Amino acid sequence: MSPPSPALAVSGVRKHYGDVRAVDGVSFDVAEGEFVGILGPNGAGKTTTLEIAEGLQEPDDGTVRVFGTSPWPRDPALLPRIGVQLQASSFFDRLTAREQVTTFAALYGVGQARADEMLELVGLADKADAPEKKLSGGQRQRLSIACALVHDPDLVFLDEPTAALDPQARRNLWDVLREIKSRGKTIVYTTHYLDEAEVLCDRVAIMDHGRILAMDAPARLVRGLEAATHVTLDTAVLSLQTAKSLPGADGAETDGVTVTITTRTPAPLLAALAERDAVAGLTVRTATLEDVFLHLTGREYRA
Ligand SMILES: Nc1ncnc2c1ncn2[C@@H]1O[C@H](COP(=O)(O)OP(=O)(O)OP(=O)(O)O)[C@@H](O)[C@H]1O
Repeated sequence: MSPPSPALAVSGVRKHYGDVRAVDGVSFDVAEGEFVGILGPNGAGKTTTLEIAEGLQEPDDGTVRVFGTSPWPRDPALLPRIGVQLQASSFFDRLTAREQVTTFAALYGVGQARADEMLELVGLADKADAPEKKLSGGQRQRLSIACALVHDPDLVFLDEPTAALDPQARRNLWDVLREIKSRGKTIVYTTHYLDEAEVLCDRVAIMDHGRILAMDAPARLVRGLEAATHVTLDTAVLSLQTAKSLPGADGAETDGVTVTITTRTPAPLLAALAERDAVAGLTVRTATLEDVFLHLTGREYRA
């Protein structure tokens, strides 16, 4: 049996702006139901890639297929199947939150009940009658997601939906994104936040200078580094001397308050610590996507 065709297939896409190679030969597939993040620093080419996939821009080279169809030139048959939230959302003037979503719903021939359901989904039911201008940044982001979802698209594109939000608003949006995924939608989103993508995405594409440097499940990318794990304990629980002698310990150092043990084989080390009843207050730090970025580019990650 042949594998199901992907929701999105991007192949050899390039886009130049004058001398700037914004997208420089990008290829990836997104399966139906997958949540994929495109990550990278400012100017990496994330938005341009997304806009080409959405059919908002024509690539200089390469092909895109959304559910098997080219999104460029605009295909009216495809539009109901995709939802797009742009980085800079624009709303209709002077409308309340509910009126904004209702207007988008009407454009797609969708009823009021669905518009209200979307406000509920993004946690804005209690702000339904507030003018859009009076919403906070996070609430406005959620409103634009409600508008992008109102016609029940199968594939949702979100460009930095969590940018410029405070930590609590970001967490609230994570719940919204998880809910969208649990409804079986395919999500492709861009973000600067590697930690966020690590917890939300099935797979991430790490972009830099217009190219995808790696694409895989976050855990697999991190595991591929074979980076050391750092186990930290209070010096009152364990001395530096003892720490160095434990099975699995590759090395240890202390700052006077804590002892940090470096290990590439955490299992025997953790077992030895448990045997000594030395696990109280223990913290374990493994590699993250930031370490993957450093490994791929030779640079520290700066969003
Ligand atoms: N319309 C445009 N005209 C000229 N250059 C552009 C245009 N849009 C983007 N660029 C340039 O193309 C490169 C990629 O930009 P793009 O917006 O795709 O990156 P990004 O990863 O989305 O960045 P950010 O995270 O800051 O949004 C950058 O160097 C940018 O300055």
